[in-house]
Amino acid sequence: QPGDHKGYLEYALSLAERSPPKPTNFRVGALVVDANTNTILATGFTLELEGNTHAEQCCFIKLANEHGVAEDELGSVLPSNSVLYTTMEPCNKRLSGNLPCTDRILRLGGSIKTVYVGVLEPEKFIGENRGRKRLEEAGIEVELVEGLQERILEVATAGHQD
Ligand SMILES: Nc1nc(=O)c(N)c(NC[C@H](O)[C@H](O)[C@H](O)COP(=O)(O)O)[nH]1
Ligand SMILES: [Zn+2]
Repeated sequence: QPGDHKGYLEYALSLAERSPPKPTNFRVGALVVDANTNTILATGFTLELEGNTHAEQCCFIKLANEHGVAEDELGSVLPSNSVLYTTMEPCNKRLSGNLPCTDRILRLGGSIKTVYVGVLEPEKFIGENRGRKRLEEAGIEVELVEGLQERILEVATAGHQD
C-alpha cells in the first residue's frame, strides 16, 4: 500500500541478501520509487552491476541506461517526486575512492525528495558518515525507518570476520 516504508525496506533487504559477501564493504539493497504513482522504478544491490558498485549506484545506473542518459544527467528524467529506499544510509566516503552515493544523489538536482534508510552506517570503514547532514542541507529528507536494524546489519556484515 502507498508509503509502506517498512515493506519497501523488507524488499530492499531481500535484494541485499543477493550480494556476494566481502570483508571490505556492506551488503545493501536499494529501490527508487515514484512516490506519486507508488511504483518501483529501479532496484539494486551491492556489486549487482560490474565494478565495485553500491546498491544505490546500481539503481541509478539502471535508470540512466533505461532513459539513455549519463548517470549524472539522471535528475532531468527522474519523476520529480522520487524516493530512495536503502537498507543502509548512502555512503559519504568510500575506501575505494569511488564517488559516494550521497554525491550521486545530490547531483540529481532535487528529483529525489526523501531517502528512507533502515540503518545508519556502522563506523567500521569510514568513521562517522556525514552524508545525512549534506542531504538535509540540500533539502532532502532522510528518515530512519525502525524495526529492521538487526536483520539489516546481519546481512550487511555477512562477509566480515567476527
Ligand atoms: N549505503 C551503502 N551501500 C552499499 O552498497 C555499500 N557497499 C555501502 N558500504 C559503505 C562502506 O563505507 C564502503 O563499502 C567502504 O568504504 C568500502 O568502499 P567501497 O565499497 O569499496 O567503494 N554503503
Ligand atoms: Zn554508496
